[in-house]
Amino acid sequence: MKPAIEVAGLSVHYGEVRALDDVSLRVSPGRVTGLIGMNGSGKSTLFKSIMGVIRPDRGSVLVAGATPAAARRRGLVGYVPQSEDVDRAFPVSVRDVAMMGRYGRLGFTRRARPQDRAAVARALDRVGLAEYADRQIGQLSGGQAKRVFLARGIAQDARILLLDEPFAGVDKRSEATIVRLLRELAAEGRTVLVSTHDLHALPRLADEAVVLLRRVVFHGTVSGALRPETLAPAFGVDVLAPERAA
Ligand SMILES: Nc1ncnc2c1ncn2[C@@H]1O[C@H](COP(=O)(O)OP(=O)(O)OP(=O)(O)O)[C@@H](O)[C@H]1O
Repeated sequence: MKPAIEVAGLSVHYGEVRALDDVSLRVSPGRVTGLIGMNGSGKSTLFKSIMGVIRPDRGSVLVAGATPAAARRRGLVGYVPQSEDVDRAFPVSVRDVAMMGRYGRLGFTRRARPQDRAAVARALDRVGLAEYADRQIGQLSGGQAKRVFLARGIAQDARILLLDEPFAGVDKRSEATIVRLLRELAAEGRTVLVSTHDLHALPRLADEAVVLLRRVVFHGTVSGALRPETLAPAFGVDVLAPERAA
């Protein structure tokens, strides 16, 4: 099957810090792929490269066969950020945030049509937040806020969903809701790439796993990713110091 995301020889530096070094990766549709790696291993940088918001030093990224910027313009990729990346003081309702997923389909007036309202209502229902639609997002818990951003991706009807740490600060019930939903979205044929520190959730969540440490150190089965000989070098203390670019 043609990969939904194709990364080839990707290297990204921030000044002196080498965040990604010669990363090559093919992510398949219809599956949940878990992306694991310690803090600073380059997971967010990989997402930003797939979203086309940072420019690589070397290498290429294709998203549904298009450049990341073109795929984003066409609404093919939905991004669910870490909630720390989101200004929750911004005065918008839960419904407004989910409606942002429809912006690519609205004209410049951004006037929602009945089908947009219906898509937003369905998305909020799927994440279990229908009754919170009129709440300001600042009044939600961290776990609920995550689910609102997931609803935005679902309302967008994106073929490819990238989720950055969806379980951080989330209780077991929200985690179970998110896992079930991601599995449903993959079963619908979507591509779901999820970064997580939660290694315990991985077997329930993912069909396959990628272990990142500036480069791909493993890509295969979840059980293979969780083997001590895979995890030790990727999470070991001796690799905590940020590597300096050559
Ligand atoms: N804007 C930036 N400027 C300078 N260095 C950066 C910037 N963003 C990330 N880095 C560095 O690049 C490396 C990779 O960071 P990245 O955020 O991609 O890692 P991560 O795997 O997502 O980490 P975490 O698990 O903590 O979210 C780290 O060493 C980080 O300090």
